[in-house]
Amino acid sequence: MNAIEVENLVKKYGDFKAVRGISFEVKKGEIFAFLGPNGAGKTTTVHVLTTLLKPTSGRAVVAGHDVAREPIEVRRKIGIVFQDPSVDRELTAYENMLIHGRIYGVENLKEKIERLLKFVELWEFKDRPVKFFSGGMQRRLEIARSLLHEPEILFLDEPTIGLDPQTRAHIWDYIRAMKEEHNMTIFLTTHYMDEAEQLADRIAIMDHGEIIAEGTAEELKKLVGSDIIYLKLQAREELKCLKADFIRGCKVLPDGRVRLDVENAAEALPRLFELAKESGIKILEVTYHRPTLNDVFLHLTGREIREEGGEGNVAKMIMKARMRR
Ligand SMILES: Nc1ncnc2c1ncn2[C@@H]1O[C@H](COP(=O)(O)OP(=O)(O)OP(=O)(O)O)[C@@H](O)[C@H]1O
Repeated sequence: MNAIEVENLVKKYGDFKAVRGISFEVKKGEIFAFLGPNGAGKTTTVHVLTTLLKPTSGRAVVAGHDVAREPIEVRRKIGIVFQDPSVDRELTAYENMLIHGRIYGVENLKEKIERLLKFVELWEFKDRPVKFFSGGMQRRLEIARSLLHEPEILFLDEPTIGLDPQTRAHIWDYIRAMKEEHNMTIFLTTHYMDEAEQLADRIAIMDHGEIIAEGTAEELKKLVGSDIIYLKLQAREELKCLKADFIRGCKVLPDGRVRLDVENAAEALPRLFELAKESGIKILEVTYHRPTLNDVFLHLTGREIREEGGEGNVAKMIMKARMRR
């Protein structure tokens, strides 16, 4: 059963097509990530799916309702954590939760607030004004708030942008727990490859308003081709290519190492050690490289996600935070 179905979705700003006819499906209970550099069209897509923007053409059905024709029904069934903080900084964490819960008409509100603030480990800070919270605490509060009305689908736009590695890992734990404990469908956008890889069951790579590849991290990496194993052998005379059915390619490098192309390095390594033993070859050092999602993006576009993401995005976040003060 699908939680989200998108067909030929187009979103234009004036004459500019930010989303150029994308189609995809997200299954119920799945974590689905949109991975792509700044400006790829990820936020625009999230805004259309969460009914904040109207599609120019195409169709999007979210939690069983058409976003253009039944926006109110869609809104009832989804939760959103925006890229830009949207909590009230002058109010306490508890007050922010209370107001949101009342707007949505949440039943057993106080009980739910306590459970959720405990879930994101903010219960002890519930009476502190949000302006004294760190970026990570604010993001955790936003997550707790987005869960108050028990949404079927949660949209997270760059959930860990600008946060330190420890806080990011913490937020990843909450996201995994939401999926595992509540079978929640989670749609997240990110320009961090590790985030997509660590969290998502399936990933759509987006660039210039189009989905250029889609699949599990493993499936996407297979688009690049082989894993690579580098061997340093003991004797110079052993510097020749090894032959076996699991070795797709072999090259002796100028620095004296042997480079092997294999389908799966983890499976090939034990067989390689056996082969070396049988042939009386002594291996001094082994390193291997598995394609990363960055290699996939590079393979598909000739560019790196990092070039336009990473630091730039953090800088953008800091600028926005300063402007709000
Ligand atoms: N309101 C707007 N008016 C005109 N152009 C816009 C508007 N919002 C976004 N764009 C443009 O649409 C394109 C897609 O932007 P979008 O924010 O969806 O990308 P993104 O992948 O989410 O990147 P980011 O992470 O930086 O938000 C960009 O070229 C952006 O400049």
